[in-house]
Amino acid sequence: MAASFLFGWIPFIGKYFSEPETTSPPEDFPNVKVGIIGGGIGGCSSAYFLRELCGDNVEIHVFNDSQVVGGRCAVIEFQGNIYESGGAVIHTSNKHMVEFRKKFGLKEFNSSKIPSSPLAIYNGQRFVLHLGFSGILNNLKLLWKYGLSLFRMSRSIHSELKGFSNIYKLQEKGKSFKTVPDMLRAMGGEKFCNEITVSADDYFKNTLGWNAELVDDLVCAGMKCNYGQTNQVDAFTGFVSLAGMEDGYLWSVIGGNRQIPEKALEASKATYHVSTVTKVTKEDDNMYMVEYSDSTGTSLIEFDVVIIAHPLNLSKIAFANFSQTIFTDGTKTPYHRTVATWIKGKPNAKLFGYPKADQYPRDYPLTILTNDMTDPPVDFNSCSQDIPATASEEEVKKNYNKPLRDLPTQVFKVFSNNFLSDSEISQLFVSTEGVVSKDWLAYPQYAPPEECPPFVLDAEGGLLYINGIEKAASAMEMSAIGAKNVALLAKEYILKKKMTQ
Ligand SMILES: CC(C)=CCC/C(C)=C/CC/C(C)=C/CSC[C@H](N)C(=O)O
Repeated sequence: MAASFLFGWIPFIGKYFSEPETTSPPEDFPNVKVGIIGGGIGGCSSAYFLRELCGDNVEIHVFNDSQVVGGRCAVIEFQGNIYESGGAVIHTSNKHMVEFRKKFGLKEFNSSKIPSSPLAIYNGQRFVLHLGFSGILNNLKLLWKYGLSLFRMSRSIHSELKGFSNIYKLQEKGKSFKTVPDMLRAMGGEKFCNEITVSADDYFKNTLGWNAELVDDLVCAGMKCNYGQTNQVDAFTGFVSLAGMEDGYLWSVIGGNRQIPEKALEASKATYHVSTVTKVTKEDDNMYMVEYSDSTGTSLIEFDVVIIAHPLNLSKIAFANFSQTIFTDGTKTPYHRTVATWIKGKPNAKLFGYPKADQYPRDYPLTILTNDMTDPPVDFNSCSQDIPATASEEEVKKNYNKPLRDLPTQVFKVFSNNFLSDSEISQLFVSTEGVVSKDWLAYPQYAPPEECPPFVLDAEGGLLYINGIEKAASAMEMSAIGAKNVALLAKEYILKKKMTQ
């Protein structure tokens, strides 16, 4: 009896742990319930991966405080069009996002098919870099200004992306990680781990020896546009922000990136609750009781595993009866406020040193980025022509990729760290036909050395957390990687738990 109890598990263990991971789930997977708190890209993709890894015996519930799925993958309606209002771009190296798009039959907007259009970096007084329509001239200008450091930067980003791609092989083999540093170490060794402990400014200039001007202008401008912050973010986030410059191109989903979380949720066949989770209680039998409230009142559901897919320091979930304090993040890692403002109007060229406010030379920048400005007349991170999320490459080439002076009044997206006042808007634009804003707590406020909350929050292992990964770097793909990791952890935990029952 004892022998069969002890050794009877061997085929079972072998079946689940020694074979390489496949996408087809085991038919005899235990009947369990998993609750996912959060309906953004992390929550929806974890529901998708759970279904893929564990099969139909798992009952999945997703709790989201909005009817609208997608969280920070969102669009805004403005002047009869929709525009990406949250996570706007994805890199071709982002395997999960690329596979989602393909599996769900969504169309890609390939930004590399669009010829370059004028771009400038403004330092609060003048343009420190101004590129035009000609790709060849732009490259010569960049080379003249920043020298061979451009190649050094390109090599570093390439090697970083190569290391990063290791995560996909590991996840395919079923490898999971309990902490973010363990995951980073498996991707790129101690080097990746160290990158979350130092600022991008220090790392790029002093460790990698990049030209200081390149880091202060180009790298900083990209960072302000992508993360609303300067080069004081951690070096790993610095690399993620620069990924678009190497090995492929940036893309988005025609019709809006939010279709990815929507379709992932649909494919997961999860039950969707428009509700707010207020409490997670640990029960004596290692189950988790989730208390949530919606328009009908307060309800309870008991789960085998709970996945938190929402930044803990932005939620008010109470954790009761756990044997240890749950990492709730408190105010230690605040999220960075980013305000996106769409303005249909005519930019004020005078603000940028041109003689006439509404007369634009042929190479007037359709994208104005800023670096670490001192005493700027208007405090903004970027101001760029925005294109409806529904547009195809052909439409963009035909209707948008032209000198500003030859275009009808355009829609611009301005990123800033606070709401723009009327006076700031009228400094940036000589005339406006409409304004709308979206206020986000968009990504962590980075202040390395970063301490990333763990993927496993409790001692038993059934309370899992995705968003800790954002402290290393925040991007849609980072959430999808975190989501696959917690789905793998959940699968292991469920199988281990059922084995010991
Ligand atoms: C380590 C490196 C070089 C890259 C990792 C791959 C990766 C996660 C690339 C993402 C690149 C990207 C689309 C950056 C845009 S910034 C993120 C943005 N703020 C967002 O909201 O998604």
